Amino acid sequence: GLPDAAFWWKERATCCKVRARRFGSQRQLVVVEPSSTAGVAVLKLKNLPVNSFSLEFLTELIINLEKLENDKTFRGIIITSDCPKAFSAGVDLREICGKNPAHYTEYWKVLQDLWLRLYLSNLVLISAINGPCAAGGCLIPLTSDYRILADNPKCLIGLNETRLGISAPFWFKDPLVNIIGHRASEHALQLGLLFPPAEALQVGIVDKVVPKDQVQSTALSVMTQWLAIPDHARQLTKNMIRKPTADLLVKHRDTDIQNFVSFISRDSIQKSLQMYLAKLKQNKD
Ligand SMILES: CC/C=C\C/C=C\C/C=C\CCC/C=C/C(=O)SCCNC(=O)CCNC(=O)[C@H](O)C(C)(C)COP(=O)(O)OP(=O)(O)OC[C@H]1O[C@@H](n2cnc3c(N)ncnc32)[C@H](O)[C@@H]1OP(=O)(O)O
Repeated sequence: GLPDAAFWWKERATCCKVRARRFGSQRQLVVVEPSSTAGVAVLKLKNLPVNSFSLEFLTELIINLEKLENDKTFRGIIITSDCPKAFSAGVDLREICGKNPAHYTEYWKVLQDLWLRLYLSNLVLISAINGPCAAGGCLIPLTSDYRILADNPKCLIGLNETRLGISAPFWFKDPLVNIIGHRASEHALQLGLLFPPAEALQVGIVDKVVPKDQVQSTALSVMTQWLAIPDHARQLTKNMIRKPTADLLVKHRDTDIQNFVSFISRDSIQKSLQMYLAKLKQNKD
């Protein structure tokens, strides 16, 4: 029969630890701190300058999430950024530009791992989005249980892949559809919309917009409401609601990797990504 997500996760967690040993980095790209509320950890993304998803960062993130998931003292995680410029700029374009198919395969598998780890987490996940959040960066908020965005015009959020000449994979699209609905997703995805805070709230891609200096405290008070519900009841309900969406990725993982690798290896796609990266480097503040 079809292996379930838990089976996949066990196998992939081992790969992650092996990869982490390979990086052997001195830099700490993810910082986990206990919060003032018992049972709640604050996980800070710290891959300067913009928390783009390098393979190393993804690996460290997954290992930290796995540790928290297995530590019975924790019931919830607030995920936020420790980089002043961004919550996350999404996929690190240097990982999907100018590399070989083996690299693209490994990279995509790890991104899928992160999605499954977050989407099927038994913990309450709250995203405290204190900076811009683009494309793959939305993977964290979209798999969280609740999203709080800083009220700042720079804090744009959305799946802008089409603007890079690429398409968001179905497992980015599915949670978006589950959150904001079919028509709004069709619009947002095709146009690659990045929503400023008021519009983000209106379309429902975030649940709350608050001044930047209140993002963390609001996340803690929302967390308290969620933790008032007995874990077992909440977890069963979360799993019931999310399993059909998660099973689609578990079932189609290999095909999705093949599609990604052949798509990203095309010369035309490589050209548009390189142009986008060059444009980013020109448009500096
Ligand atoms: C038919 C289909 C079949 C199959 C489909 C299967 C799969 C689909 C195929 C592909 C799917 C790929 C999915 C990809 C998802 C992504 O996430 S792509 C990345 C999208 N991200 C963005 O568009 C955000 C880009 N960044 C910004 O807009 C800004 O940097 C910022 C708003 C986050 C911050 O702005 P500033 O404060 O002005 O800072 P800078 O712009 O100067 O950035 C600092 C530094 O960082 C570099 N950088 C920024 N983002 C990235 C990135 N994503 N990757 C790599 N590097 C990045 C930027 O160039 C600067 O570098 P330096 O110039 O300082 O060296």
